[in-house]
Amino acid sequence: MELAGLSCATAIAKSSFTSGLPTVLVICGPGNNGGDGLVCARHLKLFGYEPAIFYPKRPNKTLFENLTTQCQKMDIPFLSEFPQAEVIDGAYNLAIDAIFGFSFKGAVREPFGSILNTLKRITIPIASVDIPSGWDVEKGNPEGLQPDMLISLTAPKQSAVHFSGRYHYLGGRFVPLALQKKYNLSLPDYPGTECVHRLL
Ligand SMILES: NC(=O)C1=CN([C@@H]2O[C@H](COP(=O)(O)OP(=O)(O)OC[C@H]3O[C@@H](n4cnc5c(N)ncnc54)[C@H](O)[C@@H]3O)[C@@H](O)[C@H]2O)[C@@H](O)CC1
Ligand SMILES: [K+]
Repeated sequence: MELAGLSCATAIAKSSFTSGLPTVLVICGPGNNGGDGLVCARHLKLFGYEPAIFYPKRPNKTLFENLTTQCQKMDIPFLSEFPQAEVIDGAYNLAIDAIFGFSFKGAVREPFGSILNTLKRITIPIASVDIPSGWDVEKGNPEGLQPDMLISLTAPKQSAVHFSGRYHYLGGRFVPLALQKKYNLSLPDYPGTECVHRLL
């Protein structure tokens, strides 16, 4: 998760969305996708950005509690309410969607339905971690969020063929060769010591 979140922060820093514009809003969901978002926020802060986090459903697990504490100790603010679309547009330069990843299924439950509806109305760019939240892992979701950036983790999921944004990065340079062979993964070479590979 640490490497996944670092990959997301690195890819975002390489995009043009944050050049000279340091404020980002990170929205974290209740599972590991949200954990990636917490790690990403921490690395963005270390890179010199000004992240703020909205984390409405926090699992009662040590890993997530520790990731939250790390962010708090780095003075990353946690918002108590999700702002209106206009407020997000005025206050931030990029929204990071770390709400749901590959375990999302069924009809979206609150508070995430309202959050996704607000995210559909904002005009600042959106970067989605692993899968645009609310998408079916294979089929996508034509009515759902259409982010400007996607950071696929480990390997792009089948739904990534429906991604129509500007940047697509692969992150998570941590897959052992044995695992690549077992699942017949054809992963591109990461350049040098980079933790991300730009696909689009
Ligand atoms: N190999 C791996 O397993 C890796 C996983 N990683 C991250 O982990 C993610 C998958 O994490 P998880 O399996 O924890 O799942 P997710 O983070 O995708 O979401 C699961 C959470 O969402 C909730 N949820 C599911 N459907 C919902 C709905 N319709 N309405 C409201 N809530 C809903 C579940 O109750 C659960 O709390 C990946 O997408 C990726 O971001 C990465 O950290 C890299 C490696
Ligand atoms: K996501």
